[in-house]
Amino acid sequence: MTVTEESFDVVVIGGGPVGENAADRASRTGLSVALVESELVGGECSYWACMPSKVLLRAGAVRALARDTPGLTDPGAPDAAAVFARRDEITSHWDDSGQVSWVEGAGLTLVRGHGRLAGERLVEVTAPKDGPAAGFGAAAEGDDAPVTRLLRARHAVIVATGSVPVLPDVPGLAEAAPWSSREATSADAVPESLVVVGGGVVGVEMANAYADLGSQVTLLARGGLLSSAEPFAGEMVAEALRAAGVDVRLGVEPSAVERAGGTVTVTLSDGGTVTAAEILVATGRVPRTADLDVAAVGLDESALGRGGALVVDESLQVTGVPGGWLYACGDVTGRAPTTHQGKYQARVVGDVVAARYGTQEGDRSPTAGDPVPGVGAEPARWSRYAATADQDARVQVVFTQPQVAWVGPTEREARAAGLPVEAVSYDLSWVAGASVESPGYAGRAQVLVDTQRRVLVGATFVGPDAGEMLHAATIAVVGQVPLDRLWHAVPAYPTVSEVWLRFLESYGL
Ligand SMILES: Cc1cc2nc3c(=O)[nH]c(=O)nc-3n(C[C@H](O)[C@H](O)[C@H](O)COP(=O)(O)OP(=O)(O)OC[C@H]3O[C@@H](n4cnc5c(N)ncnc54)[C@H](O)[C@@H]3O)c2cc1C
Ligand SMILES: NC(=O)c1ccc[n+]([C@@H]2O[C@H](COP(=O)([O-])OP(=O)(O)OC[C@H]3O[C@@H](n4cnc5c(N)ncnc54)[C@H](O)[C@@H]3O)[C@@H](O)[C@H]2O)c1
Repeated sequence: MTVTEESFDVVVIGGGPVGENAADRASRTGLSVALVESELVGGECSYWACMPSKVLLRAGAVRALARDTPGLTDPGAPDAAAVFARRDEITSHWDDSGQVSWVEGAGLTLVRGHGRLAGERLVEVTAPKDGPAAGFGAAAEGDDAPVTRLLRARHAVIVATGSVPVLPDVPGLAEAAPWSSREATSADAVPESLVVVGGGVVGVEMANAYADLGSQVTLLARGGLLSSAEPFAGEMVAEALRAAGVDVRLGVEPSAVERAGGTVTVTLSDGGTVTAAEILVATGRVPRTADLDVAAVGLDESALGRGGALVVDESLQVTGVPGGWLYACGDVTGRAPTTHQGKYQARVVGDVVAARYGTQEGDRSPTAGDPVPGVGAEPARWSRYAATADQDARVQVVFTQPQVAWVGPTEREARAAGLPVEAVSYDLSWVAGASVESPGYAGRAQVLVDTQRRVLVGATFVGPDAGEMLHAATIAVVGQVPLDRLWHAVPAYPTVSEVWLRFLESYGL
């Protein structure tokens, strides 16, 4: 085994969307940054998650739009081969050279291989002797001698290793070799029938996509659908999936699974059975820390958060590590596991590191003068060095038909946090713009008003393209815009955004 040692100002472990952004921001004030990636630069999101899943949903969404528009005829079921071909383009055929060019263009040093924490400010990277991580599996099996590169960070190490899917402990499930989201997003054929386990975001999106593509889908949820959203959102998605032919079964979970020949049989907790050609397990993800050797920096299991998350403060500094040199962002923190929130964290942590240790001017924004918090000190809320929106204004869009989009807490979460909220709900089909879009338009929206401060703290939109309506609400929540000022934000006629006026009128303005 060959061992080499190099020094950088900053080492980032994990080259997904979050690690790339953290590395880029950290380098802005002249710091040298190494970015360690064991698989594909761009991470889960680019190749097996956000991007391919959205492409698999797109043709069905456009078909639904055509069917709902008088004057157009149903274009028919999507051509699955063409949809998969577009998916292959958007994933660059699982080739990361485009993203590698971006990394190099940004002045970062890409280090291929698996990174582990090896001590204070020290990262050990194991990689095949030649070539990229794609050959790493072969090397681990002994085809090639691994090379160990020791990367010494002069200032900081940022962990952005993402998350891995969870396989529930159900008899026969592992032996049945189920699909995870990776297989679901990279498949080349549509199974005749598919049973989806899990009523969360992956479950509903993939049930929708495969039903659109012609599979007979059964969706099993142990509670309702989309339990992290407002209850009416999950109910509307369940209704729409059923209308699209999906067999949605709520309040059940698998108790045994068996694959025999070309058929998977799932025995359910209510005693029933479901058979299908394929099974997709979408029962959540946990932070990827199991193969990071956190014990080497003094973090035992009790120091980790839910599912093994790296626990961070609001500046994304890992708590419990003396010296304040270890940071984390993205799914590995378990705070808000979406790409956009992870990239927001990346901007915060990158700016913290750049400001603490950099030497050059790299920031001309109006908030550049915010005081940099001392190591271990909590930053001021809403300063550029605090990921405040993770707590107060987290956003998510689920790309089903209808889409579900929300910012901030649900009503239940807000009340549990002691906020004095009143929910104002409105049927989107009553807005003039909705009737222009389609006579059968179905949608609902709700805002949460903090009745003491008279500002919005949350909002949920369910309907066609609801995701595109979300950002106005996010700005109102983050900006804590008083209702009396919001009254002057005039929505154009006839857009669906007129619901903003209806919210305020319904509240009594
Ligand atoms: C099916 C699906 C659809 C999704 N759709 C959306 C969506 O539409 N919108 C959205 O916002 N979010 C979506 N998400 C969530 C989103 O994919 C994640 O939140 C996002 O990828 C997190 O980014 P990350 O950089 O933290 O982790 P990842 O994208 O997982 O990247 C981590 C990277 O680190 C590398 N790595 C891990 N350990 C090591 C190590 N020890 N050494 C070196 N490299 C390592 C991995 O190879 C990987 O490249 C979806 C998720 C799934 C599963
Ligand atoms: N559009 C998006 O933003 C998007 C799309 C897909 C995924 N994601 C992210 O990816 C992550 C993973 O998504 P996910 O859907 O796998 O997780 P999730 O946490 O959203 O949902 C998991 C579901 O599985 C159920 N479940 C858990 N254990 C179970 C068991 N043993 N038996 C039966 N059901 C069980 C849960 O009740 C829940 O409904 C999420 O954090 C999500 O935010 C985001």
